[in-house]
Amino acid sequence: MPKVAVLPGDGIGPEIVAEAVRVLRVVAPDIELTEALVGGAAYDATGHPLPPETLELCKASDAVLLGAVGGPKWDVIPDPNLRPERGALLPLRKHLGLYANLRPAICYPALAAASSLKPELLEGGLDVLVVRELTGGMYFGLPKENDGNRAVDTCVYTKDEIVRIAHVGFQAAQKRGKKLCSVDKQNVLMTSVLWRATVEEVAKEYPDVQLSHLLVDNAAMQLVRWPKQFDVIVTENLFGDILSDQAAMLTGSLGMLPSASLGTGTFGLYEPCHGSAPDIAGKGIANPLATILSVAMLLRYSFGRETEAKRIETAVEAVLGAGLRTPDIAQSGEATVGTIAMADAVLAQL
Ligand SMILES: NC(=O)c1ccc[n+]([C@@H]2O[C@H](COP(=O)([O-])OP(=O)(O)OC[C@H]3O[C@@H](n4cnc5c(N)ncnc54)[C@H](O)[C@@H]3O)[C@@H](O)[C@H]2O)c1
Ligand SMILES: CC(C)[C@H](C(=O)O)[C@@H](O)C(=O)O
Ligand SMILES: [Mg+2]
Repeated sequence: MPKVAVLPGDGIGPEIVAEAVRVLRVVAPDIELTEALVGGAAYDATGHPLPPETLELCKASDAVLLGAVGGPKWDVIPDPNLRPERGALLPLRKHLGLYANLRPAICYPALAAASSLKPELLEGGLDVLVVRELTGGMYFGLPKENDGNRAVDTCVYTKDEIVRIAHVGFQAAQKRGKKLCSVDKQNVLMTSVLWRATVEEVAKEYPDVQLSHLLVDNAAMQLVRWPKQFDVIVTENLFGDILSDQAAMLTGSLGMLPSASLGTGTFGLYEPCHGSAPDIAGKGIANPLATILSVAMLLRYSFGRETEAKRIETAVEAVLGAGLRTPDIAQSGEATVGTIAMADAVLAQL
């Protein structure tokens, strides 16, 4: 029986995951779901944000569905390595070998008004895929220290790490618009010099893909100026984190952006790109669509179940077309629905 580990986490995590689970149960009732603690919730219950049982459950599953971790309550844990982000999320990604993070920024036509872009920049829709390297760079490089007077983070990339994520970027581009933009900071960073040279080398294997390079500051600007110039963007861990939140606002809301974190096999971790949203947690108004769309990615990438994945995406599009809006995607004066009602509407479509 296919198995998925469900890790709701903190803040709005449990609210949105509960709705995504309802969708998953309807679309793929044969998948066995097992819930476990992660993040601040796990720290409170066990003293560690990633209890060994949770990691074991993930390793024994075919995929993981995660909500979000962290929040002000746990930002003050004295040992930074026991905070939810550093103590749970990053080790999960690293231990599970999930180096390729796919973050599709799609602006559904019905949400054009919610996008931060002028309508003329959205004509014909928007579909940009950010491929973010997820287990290297500044997040993991050592030394990493802070003695109260001087703090150090280290950015490290090996050629192998760049080669494998470059292949993911090129192969994604081959299946889409055949354009890959690699984003770096090669005018300053040595890791970026290696990044650019390596991507150029890998490009020789993909003559059908048009490769371009942008420095990250320019890329951030271009993403807002004229996002349709992009098809697939491949970039390192920290730049990908920032650019994907920025790309989210082109789609209407951070609450719309799903993600898949993949390694070499079919195992994957699926989560919305957003965090635990402490400012709206407990209010029942979080947008569940990023997590529901992450379930579609889970079915597609870990189980090869394209039909079910498409069913979910079509249902989401229909619900948006019918005018349902959580507050984050509503225009002023527009009626809004809460988290559960939005998911109810998706289920009704299904
Ligand atoms: N993958 C993760 O678990 C993850 C990702 C990002 C941030 N975080 C953590 O989450 C905490 C809060 O971080 P933050 O506030 O900087 O970022 P955030 O992504 O949680 O929230 C940013 C803004 O977007 C809004 N938002 C986010 N998701 C939404 C949704 N589904 N529906 C409606 N609005 C939504 C929030 O209300 C907030 O105003 C921090 O502890 C951070 O480390 C975790
Ligand atoms: C919470 C944080 C560690 C995480 C990251 O930076 O990767 C988040 O911002 C994300 O985008 O998944
Ligand atoms: Mg982020």
